[in-house]
Amino acid sequence: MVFSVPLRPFLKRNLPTSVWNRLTLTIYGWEFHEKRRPFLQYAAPQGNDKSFMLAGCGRLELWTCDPEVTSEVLRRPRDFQQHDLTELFMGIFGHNVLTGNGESWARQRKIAASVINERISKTVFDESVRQTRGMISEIFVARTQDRATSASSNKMFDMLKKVTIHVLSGAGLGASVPWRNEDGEKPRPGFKMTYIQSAKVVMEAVTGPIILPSALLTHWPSWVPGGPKMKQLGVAKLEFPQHTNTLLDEERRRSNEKSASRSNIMSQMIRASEQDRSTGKMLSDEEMVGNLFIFTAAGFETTANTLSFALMLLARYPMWQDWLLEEIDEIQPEDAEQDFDYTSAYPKATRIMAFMFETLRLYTPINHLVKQTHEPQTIKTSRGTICLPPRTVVYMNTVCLHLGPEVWRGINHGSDPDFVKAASPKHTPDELVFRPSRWLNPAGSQQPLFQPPKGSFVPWSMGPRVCPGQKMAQVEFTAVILTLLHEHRIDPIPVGEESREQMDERLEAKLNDSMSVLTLQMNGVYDIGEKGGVPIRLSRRV
Ligand code: HEM
Repeated sequence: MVFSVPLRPFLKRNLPTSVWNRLTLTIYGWEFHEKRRPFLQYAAPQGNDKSFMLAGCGRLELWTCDPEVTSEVLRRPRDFQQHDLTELFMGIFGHNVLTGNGESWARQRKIAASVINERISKTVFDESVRQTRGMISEIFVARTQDRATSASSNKMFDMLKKVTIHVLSGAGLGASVPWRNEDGEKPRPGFKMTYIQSAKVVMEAVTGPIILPSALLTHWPSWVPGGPKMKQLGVAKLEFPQHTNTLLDEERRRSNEKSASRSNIMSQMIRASEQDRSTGKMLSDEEMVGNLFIFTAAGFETTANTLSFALMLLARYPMWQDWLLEEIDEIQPEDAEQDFDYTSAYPKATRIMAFMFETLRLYTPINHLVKQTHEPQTIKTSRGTICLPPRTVVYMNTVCLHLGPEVWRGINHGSDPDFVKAASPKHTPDELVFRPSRWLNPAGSQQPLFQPPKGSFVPWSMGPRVCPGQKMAQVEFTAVILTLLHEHRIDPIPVGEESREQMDERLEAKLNDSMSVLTLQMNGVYDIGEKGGVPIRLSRRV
């Protein structure tokens, strides 16, 4: 599973197409590359272009992009449980709501779901504005030559990751970090890394070497390629839970002292868990650390990569940026010197929400939702009944669910801005086109935003196990985009004599050159050196 992913380009180049077309289905993350091709090629001739079974050397797999099957499976978490691998990778620091099933999950979910409330949303919004302002000032300070009007950086994608981890730290653990201070901040006595440093290293390794024992990682030979990184991971794996425990002790002390009530995920979790003490359903210490880890792990790459795709899309589609700017100029805070305010700005940001949904539709971070059966199960749909034996793995392909022409083609054209007709590629089916206005219902509708049929838009999953961080991600996305575009435009920088058309082709290729690791991410935009990557210009709007 791990080694086949980097081998993908080599295998694709060297295998006969007919062999590759089938083999690719066994390589992790095929969904984004193949889109609907396997369903049309293998499933449609058998009378159902939405589901097929894959029988290999391992367990039987049902692959589906049928909204009816998806909503039925996700409605029944007791029949379709978390995959064993979820526990292996995500339970590394303790049992938690993502890895749990049955009663254990229900008990943890009750607490986890209650912690992301309106008070947290306000904290998330304010923290996101603060961190994005820090990011903008770093870009402008770094480039002095034309600092009054514009500045550019090829590190904006890394900076968005930094925004996300800082927001998770501030709003999640109450450990607010100033934007610039991180590099100068010293680890606490007895630690080699700060909380943020250890969190970042752990989160970036969460799908791979994190499962190796810390002792092995810290003694990894330095001369082996990647050795220093493995050693660093070993330290981070040891220190991350220790940091979390220290922060937890501090938060508990503060809540015992009954000082000013704080609104972060950790404080709310302690409070919610304490309320369940009398019923014996409170979280154990191990579960508390496990859940704090999972809130960071589940919220980090998903949100950061969504913001990165959004940034690239803003650079690629200047006219959609203008469309967003029209709304942002209307949301302006009353006093131009003031920051945006959550209560008044967030509900008005309908176009930003449409932009986020369209980004998630085409570049959904989690390319499949996976569940497994323990008992025989049947799924009844209007297409017929699917019978599954025990130990079948069900993969719900979110990439294809988000491209179903019967749901997505041609909706809400009435809300399109004028440029859409002129700019739309003639031969591309509408469901493949980036068109945020498809989400805007006609003026006067009961719901301003399009409500897709059940099971057809599931970036956050759905049903009882729907992502509890959905609102938090929406609030953060809105705050970051509002702050970025309030006073600035975003533009790509041409390479050499590149025309706008050539530049668009380059950006389009970058968007398509994405790979599903834990979540979908663009290759070659993070951790690049001083040159390379995709430099982006921020220009002050006049
Ligand atoms: C754009 C951002 C996000 C996306 C696309 C996303 C997506 C998802 C998806 C698809 C699941 C279901 C996984 C499964 O069933 O295996 C999930 C679960 C979860 N997410 Fe998110 N997520 C996002 C942000 C967040 C944030 C910000 C947090 C918290 C700070 C968070 C916390 C969780 C937790 C705790 C679960 C487990 C819920 C359970 O199993 O009951 N997520 N997320």
